[in-house]
Amino acid sequence: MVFPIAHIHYNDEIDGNGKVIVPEEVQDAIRTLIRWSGDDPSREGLLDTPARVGRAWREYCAGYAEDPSAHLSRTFQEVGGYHELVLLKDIPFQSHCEHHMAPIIGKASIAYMPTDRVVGISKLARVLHGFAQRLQVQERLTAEVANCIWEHLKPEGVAVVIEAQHGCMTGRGVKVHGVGMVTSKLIGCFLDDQSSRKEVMSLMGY
Ligand SMILES: Nc1nc2c(ncn2[C@@H]2O[C@H](COP(=O)(O)OP(=O)(O)OP(=O)(O)O)[C@@H](O)[C@H]2O)c(=O)[nH]1
Ligand SMILES: [Zn+2]
Repeated sequence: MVFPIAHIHYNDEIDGNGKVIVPEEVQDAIRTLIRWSGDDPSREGLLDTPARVGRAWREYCAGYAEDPSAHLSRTFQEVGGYHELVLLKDIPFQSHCEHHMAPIIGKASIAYMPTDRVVGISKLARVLHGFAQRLQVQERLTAEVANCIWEHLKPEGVAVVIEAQHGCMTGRGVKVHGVGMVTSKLIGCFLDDQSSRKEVMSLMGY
């Protein structure tokens, strides 16, 4: 099921201003985190922060409220005799790592080799965002996007390459900047056929 406003979960209550009501226990947890970080959650500037953070996490994790495969249910048969690969290149996305809940910021290239049906091109980005807006590791995100397209579009092949930077490696821990992690998942003709693989990788810029 896909909800009209992506960051509003099915069961969320909405206040008079159209904002998601953040449950007290969630706000309490954020107050505890503020205290643990060394600040005072009762000071003026932080009073509304627990509710804001709660709503922000509803948005960051909006993917849990949707089934990304639903974006692939509407397909088109008539494509003017075009039977070559379709590539959506360098789609920006944001996710959060499941280890530190730190931002993962990157771009994804998604390609498929249609059989007789194609999908509206924006839907590939919607599938990506549906899986990205969850707590993730980059490897699983890459595989989930590719497998979803493979299972629901039934193309001859799917290729997904993701390049991203991990906030848990820049803002903390090892603190290395400008390092990109690259992951790829190739299925069908892009895995089996060397010339298809070469073509898609070169169109993606790899
Ligand atoms: N493979 C993979 N690792 C990730 C991803 N996001 C974060 N990590 C890594 O997950 C690991 C968690 O390692 P731990 O040793 O449990 O955590 P930590 O002590 O905070 O590790 P450091 O980041 O090295 O300080 C770290 O090496 C992160 O860099 C991801 O998408 N894929
Ligand atoms: Zn992390």
